[in-house]
Amino acid sequence: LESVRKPKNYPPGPKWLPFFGCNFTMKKFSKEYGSQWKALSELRKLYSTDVLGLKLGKELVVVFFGEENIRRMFLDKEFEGRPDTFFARLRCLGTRSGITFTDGQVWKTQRAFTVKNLRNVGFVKTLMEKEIQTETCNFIKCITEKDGHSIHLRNIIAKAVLNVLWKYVAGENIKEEGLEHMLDLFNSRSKAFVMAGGWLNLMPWCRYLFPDWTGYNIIKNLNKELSYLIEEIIQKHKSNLIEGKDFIYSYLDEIDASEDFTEEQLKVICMDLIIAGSQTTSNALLFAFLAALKHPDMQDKVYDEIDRVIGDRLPCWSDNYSLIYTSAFLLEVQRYFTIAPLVGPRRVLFDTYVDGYFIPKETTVMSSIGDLHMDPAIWDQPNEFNPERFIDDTGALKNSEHVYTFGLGRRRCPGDSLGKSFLFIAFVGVIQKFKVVCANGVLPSDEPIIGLLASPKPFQTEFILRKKA
Ligand code: HEM
Repeated sequence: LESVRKPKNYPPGPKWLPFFGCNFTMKKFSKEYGSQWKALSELRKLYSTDVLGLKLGKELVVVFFGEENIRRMFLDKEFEGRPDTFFARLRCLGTRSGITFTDGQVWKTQRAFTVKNLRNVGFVKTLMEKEIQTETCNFIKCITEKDGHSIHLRNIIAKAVLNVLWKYVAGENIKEEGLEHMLDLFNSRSKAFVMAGGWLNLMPWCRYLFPDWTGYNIIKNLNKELSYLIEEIIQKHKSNLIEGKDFIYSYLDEIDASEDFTEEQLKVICMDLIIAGSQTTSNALLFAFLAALKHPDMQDKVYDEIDRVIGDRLPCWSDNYSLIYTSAFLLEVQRYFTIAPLVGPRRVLFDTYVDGYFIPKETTVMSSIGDLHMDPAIWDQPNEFNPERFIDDTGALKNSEHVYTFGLGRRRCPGDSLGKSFLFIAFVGVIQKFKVVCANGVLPSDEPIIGLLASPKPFQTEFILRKKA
């Protein structure tokens, strides 16, 4: 009986069943509405609340909606933790280490060191811009070689992003062999999982009976392949076989200097950066090309601006200050196709209240950025794709503070500068040279596939050279 009794003044939500909590309701709604995020949105409407209270298995889970509540999750100290679940440990090679799934002193120390040292090796400086420009040129070469034939962009973009990330972390380009397979694993992982960890968190033992259905095999395989690549590159660093400075060298130096730094931590941080940075960034760029395809008039406007302001030279990040329409277009891409519609999970560090509802210590909290980006209280006609909403009467950018692509506060995305510059430089670089049109005249759908992240349904594109040499 105790397991179905809600704490006093707990946020409204579906009834709880013994042992399962609301898992069956979530399953039913997710099936009906196509994703966990959409299911939560519907439940929010059903219970007319901006704070939705659930129990998934044994775990208390609360979902925040609305800008005020979501800002509280980002900014208030009590929401700074991360849950310690079976799912999280599985992702971190059986440990509680790294940045994404830790909290407290470990998280603070590892995050601060990582951010500082990535910066020291050129991350967020002009060097990073150079890497992105190089990958953009490779991408353009790849398109040119196709000579007008249609292209599946997904793997080309994903490879370019992984190359930049791997360069910072490991000092070299990622190995070609096995890359396609790794990208497939990333995709299956995103489709198979939901933020709260699904059945694996509820009944970890069911991985023995249903290793495929629970998604256990996907995570295990991805971990195996990624950690093999990472172990191999760490060994190469230890034998001084990699030239130049990079993150792994800085970390290995620190292992000698302080006991808070271990090789196991290093491995998980590398995984954190690759897993959190690759699909997010490549999906954002894919959505940008999808939007350009679907709105040829806007694409022409972007091209005219690029042609007028920077002409034929290679774009750089600071061009975003002068390419106002292009920046507004890319902001609208981030609003309309929210890459991470559900942000979190966070662990509540002490009892607290939100909107007058009681949220006990150890509750898991998530925030629905996807709904916030479609909130009619903030956005006029949110279901329309319209870059102009980000431009004021004087021609300057406005409203970008209501776009929460990278979160906010102390757990804000540490890769935001790479994500933003990659999206901007690669998109501008390609549109500067090619008109993006849909292959076979079939316009792809802009309804995303939603798993852990949102990604576009597979689509093919043709690139037509704008100016002949
Ligand atoms: C368009 C691309 C990206 C998007 C949309 C994105 C989104 C986010 C968001 C919303 C968070 C905050 C999670 C929270 O508040 O609980 C986050 C955290 C994180 N991101 Fe990104 N990200 C992107 C690119 C990257 C890149 C390129 C990297 C790596 C270089 C990266 C590494 C991380 C890490 C390690 C965290 C965890 C931070 C922590 O828990 O302290 N992300 N990301």
